[in-house]
Amino acid sequence: MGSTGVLLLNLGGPDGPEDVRPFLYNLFSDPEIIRLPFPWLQKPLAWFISTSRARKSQKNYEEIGGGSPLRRITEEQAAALKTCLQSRGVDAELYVGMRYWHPFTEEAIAQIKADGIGELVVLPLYPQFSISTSGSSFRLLEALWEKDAQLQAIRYSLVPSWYDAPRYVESMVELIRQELAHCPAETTIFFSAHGVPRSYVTDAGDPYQDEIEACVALIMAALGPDHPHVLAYQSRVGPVEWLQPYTEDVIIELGAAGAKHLVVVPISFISEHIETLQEIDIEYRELAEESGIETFRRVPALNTYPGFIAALADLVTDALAAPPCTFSEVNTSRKRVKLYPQERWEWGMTTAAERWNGRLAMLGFLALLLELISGQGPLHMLGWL
Ligand SMILES: C=CC1=C(C)c2cc3[nH]c(cc4nc(cc5[nH]c(cc1n2)c(C)c5CCC(=O)O)C(CCC(=O)O)=C4C)c(C)c3C=C
Ligand SMILES: [Fe+2]
Repeated sequence: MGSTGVLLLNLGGPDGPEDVRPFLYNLFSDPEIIRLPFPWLQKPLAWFISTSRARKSQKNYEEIGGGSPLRRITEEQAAALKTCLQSRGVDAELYVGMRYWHPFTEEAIAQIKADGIGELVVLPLYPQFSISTSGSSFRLLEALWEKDAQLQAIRYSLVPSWYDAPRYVESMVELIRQELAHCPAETTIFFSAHGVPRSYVTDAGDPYQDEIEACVALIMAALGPDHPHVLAYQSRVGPVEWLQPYTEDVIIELGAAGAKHLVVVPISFISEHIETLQEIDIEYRELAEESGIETFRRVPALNTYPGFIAALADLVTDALAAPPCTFSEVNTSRKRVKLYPQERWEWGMTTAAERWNGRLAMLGFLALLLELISGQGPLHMLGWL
């Protein structure tokens, strides 16, 4: 057997303003992010949305220095985890594989092959599983594995989710307590999770909402029952319904009900990035002030918090000691989860139906183009633009 590797998976983010549009294009090209019945439409729609959203996104990134800190923080986490594993007698190479920007997962896999890794732990940096995050990265890896004999020879193990890992929960509790120490006794703990479209949970069986709720319950059980707390979902994109309640609505409602002090806990992120630094710290803070909230504090993301790095090290050592968790096992244990929605539509289709798919896609694409040029149309009305 060759040496041991740990592959950390994350979403990735633009390094500078010029990366924003291509980053968004990669993100919206992913069928696990926008689920369309017609695969033909995916790339034209990704082009259209990334082009029309780029300016607004660039402006948001400008407010946090022009780019995402996600790569730097993830690389710092990798270095800290390597040291922590070494201190436990585990000598492992660390790799970072981003889904939509550099260093891409494909680049990490090429390095893993070049280094002759024989045993690999695949650890997504998302505590809770979602089709749109860990699921999407697993899907990409599975496709790489299917066509590569060298990868198939690696003894790999996936860590699907770890929202209940004891040292992760403990670390969250410690950071929340540190923040509460600066607040009045009647402060509300406001858990803000990244949202997903509601249909992911109701139709596609995404366990994300259950895992978020279980995670919040574990943290609150450790913190004690005395603190009022709420859970809401942020970062909605597009016209469809997402998981409710929405963070912005709950801030307004709490303000109207007379709440004065909030501590926001970003619950689905373990690193600082645009949705903590810009959306919570700038947009939601402004909204809170307008809603009459006097104290608005945020619990920092875990980043390289030592207890959190120890939690990641526990996950790696546990995965190395246990029987491997493979792609097929993740799919079996989550068999209600529809990771490949588009293949459902392709499967068993006749040639005529395929031809109609193509024609409709072309029509849709032309309509999008027309709307982009004219500045008018249904997407403007729905608020996509
Ligand atoms: C449009 C659908 C999206 C879904 C579904 C989604 C799920 C999801 N995302 C994260 C974590 C991150 N998202 C990030 C950026 C980002 N995400 C979307 C859209 C969806 N996310 C967009 C359009 C963007 C770009 C930023 C913007 O324009 O608003 C990032 C990277 C942030 C950075 O610093 O660059 C992370 C991380 C989770 C956890 C999640 C579902 C559980
Ligand atoms: Fe996102």
